[in-house]
Amino acid sequence: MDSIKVTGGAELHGVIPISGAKNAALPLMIASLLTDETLTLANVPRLRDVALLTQILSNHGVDYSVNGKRNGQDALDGQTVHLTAREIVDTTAPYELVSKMRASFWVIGPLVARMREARVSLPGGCAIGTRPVDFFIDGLAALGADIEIEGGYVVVRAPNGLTGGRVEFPKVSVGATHTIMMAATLAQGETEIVNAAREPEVVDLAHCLKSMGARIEGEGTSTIRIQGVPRLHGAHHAVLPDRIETGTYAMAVAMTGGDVLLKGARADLLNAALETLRATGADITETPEGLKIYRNGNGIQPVDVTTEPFPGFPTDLQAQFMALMTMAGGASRITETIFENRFMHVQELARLGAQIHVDGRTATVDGVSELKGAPVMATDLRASVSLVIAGLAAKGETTINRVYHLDRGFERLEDKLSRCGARIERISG
Ligand SMILES: CC(=O)N[C@H]1[C@@H](OP(=O)(O)OP(=O)(O)OC[C@H]2O[C@@H](n3ccc(=O)[nH]c3=O)[C@H](O)[C@@H]2O)O[C@H](CO)[C@@H](O)[C@@H]1O
Ligand SMILES: C=C(OP(=O)(O)O)C(=O)O
Repeated sequence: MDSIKVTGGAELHGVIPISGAKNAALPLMIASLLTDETLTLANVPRLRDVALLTQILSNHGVDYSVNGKRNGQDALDGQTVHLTAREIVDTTAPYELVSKMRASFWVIGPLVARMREARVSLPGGCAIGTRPVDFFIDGLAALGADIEIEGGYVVVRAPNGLTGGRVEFPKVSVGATHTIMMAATLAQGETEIVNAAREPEVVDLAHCLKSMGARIEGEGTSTIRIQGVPRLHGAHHAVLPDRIETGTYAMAVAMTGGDVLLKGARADLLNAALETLRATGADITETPEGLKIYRNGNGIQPVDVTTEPFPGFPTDLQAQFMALMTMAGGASRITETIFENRFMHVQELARLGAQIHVDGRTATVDGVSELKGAPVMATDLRASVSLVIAGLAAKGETTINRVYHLDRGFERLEDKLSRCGARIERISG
């Protein structure tokens, strides 16, 4: 199992290219199941989750090919992939594959919409809470599907096709919004999704579906309306930049000090996080090439944060922000409202000398003047990278074990950081 060794203390200076968003690429790839024509996606990141989803889609009969590397392309440039689901050969998504990644459950929407049946294993994914699938089940039932749970599988049938309906989510869910929106594109009649997720990745998916011929209105607001169409066609779509990767590297620079251009990053995708970072003392400027992050020698100011659905502060940046706050000049309170078990990084940050006290869904972080390197364990994707951020500022050596979590969602992290002066290396084994 690979680990990552970080020797702390170096400032970050240079350019970090921002990859396509994992959380947009995954539903976009799944959308290929909705048509028998080719969906071409540009700016797809090279990630373990993308590779795993490719395997799952192949199992359903999707042909997958990647453009070769062209002259002048950098190893960090996104890849262009072509997905063709000419014929769906299998409507089962098996436990062995779906249990490794939550987003793979979302195939249930397109499969039932196009094939009128699907059998999908209950999902896995990052262990950050119970993560039930009741909104998906209720949503598909509102579109006329019959649903049963059999042997750990959700079995959904709509022998006469799905019909449009009203779906109101009790709580904002990104995955359920993606799934019902995709399913509704091929349903008969109109679907209204109320309390829909407003995340940029939902908007990106809606844009792609529209270029495939879907009729969707209201994406980016809490009410999305979809008029079903009999069929969708192929399209070309570029995945939007990863706002979580952007925020992560911005926090790394705020932690170490330095001056970095996050190339291709878009401020409008993470305004709340950028405002919070500014309040900690980081300078952030928008340029035509991306976002510039700068922190001078002044200390890190403590700032309180509460995670919220978009446009609020994202839960996927909570762990990274906590790492930054461990070295703030005072106490900050971080409240997690999306997932009930997303503080597993706390005990690992404590190994580096962080002072954090958790009470229910709020962590109080008392900033310290120095962290000290230690061996630590990555417990989930964003927790892993919070340990890298802390390690970059800690005195001495930090070894992060179980980095396969990190490889799910960060493309060539050690290359991107070492190009900017970080002393970081992967140890294979
Ligand atoms: C691949 C991907 O895009 N993952 C993101 C997606 O996950 P994901 O789509 O799984 O997260 P959701 O937005 O669905 O989860 C939000 C909340 O709703 C609850 N819930 C969800 C569905 C359901 O049927 N019942 C239910 O109770 C969840 O347990 C959680 O408490 O959005 C999360 C919230 O921004 C992010 O942290 C994840 O990185
Ligand atoms: C929690 C995440 O991913 P997933 O929903 O796939 O577990 C994440 O991207 O931070």
